[in-house]
Amino acid sequence: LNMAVQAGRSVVFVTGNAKKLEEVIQILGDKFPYKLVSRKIDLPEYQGEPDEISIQKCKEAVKQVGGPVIVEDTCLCFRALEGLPGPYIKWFLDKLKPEGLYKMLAGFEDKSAWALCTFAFCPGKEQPVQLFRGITEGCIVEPRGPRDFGWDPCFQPDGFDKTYAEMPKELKNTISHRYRALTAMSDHFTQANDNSTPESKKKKHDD
Ligand SMILES: O=P(O)(O)OP(=O)(O)OP(=O)(O)OC[C@H]1O[C@@H](n2cnc3c(O)ncnc32)[C@H](O)[C@@H]1O
Ligand SMILES: [Mg+2]
Repeated sequence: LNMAVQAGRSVVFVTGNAKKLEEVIQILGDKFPYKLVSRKIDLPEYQGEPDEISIQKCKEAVKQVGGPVIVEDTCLCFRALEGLPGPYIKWFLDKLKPEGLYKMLAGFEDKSAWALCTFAFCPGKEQPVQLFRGITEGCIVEPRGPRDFGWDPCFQPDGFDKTYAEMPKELKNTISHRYRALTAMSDHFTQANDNSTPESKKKKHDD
């Protein structure tokens, strides 16, 4: 797999979501060892468990792009609802807006939730898909803050008194589900291509 993405080569990040792309670029900066090229394609919204959805999405992207690709899928999971809406959050948000997401939990004491981000990488057709996940725990609150990105106004990460929407971007981008998943992916590719690998470099960077 390390050979699949050689230094100087580019990987296509396929997404139809401009806000997602913006964050990925802000978070990665020059940390990622490969040139990231974006391609706006609206991939199908698959059903199932998050891992399976990400794998299917990535395989479809490979088919359309014909080379190394990265895709990302984001879930917002309510604990009181056993993890739903999860991968279906896009449709729930679309119809209910952040207010409605908050109201969905009116009958439950437990307002806790987690945001799950899964990046999927595949070097080419018939090649295995590799997943990198990031989770941020929090709770669903009455919407506060700007409305420019999805469910940000109703998600308040644990340890903060601000919703994702109320936070400066730079703060969200150091604690978010997306940041964590990207760190895992970036660490993987950085280490995989470091030939001088002393053991110390291989230690896990869990936070
Ligand atoms: O083309 P893709 O990459 O699939 O983009 P998408 O907008 O369809 O995104 P998803 O399928 O992953 O669905 C996730 C939904 O959650 C929203 N979303 C994703 N990341 C978010 C974040 O960090 N904060 C708020 N909303 C987010 C996003 O706008 C979608 O409505
Ligand atoms: Mg999508």
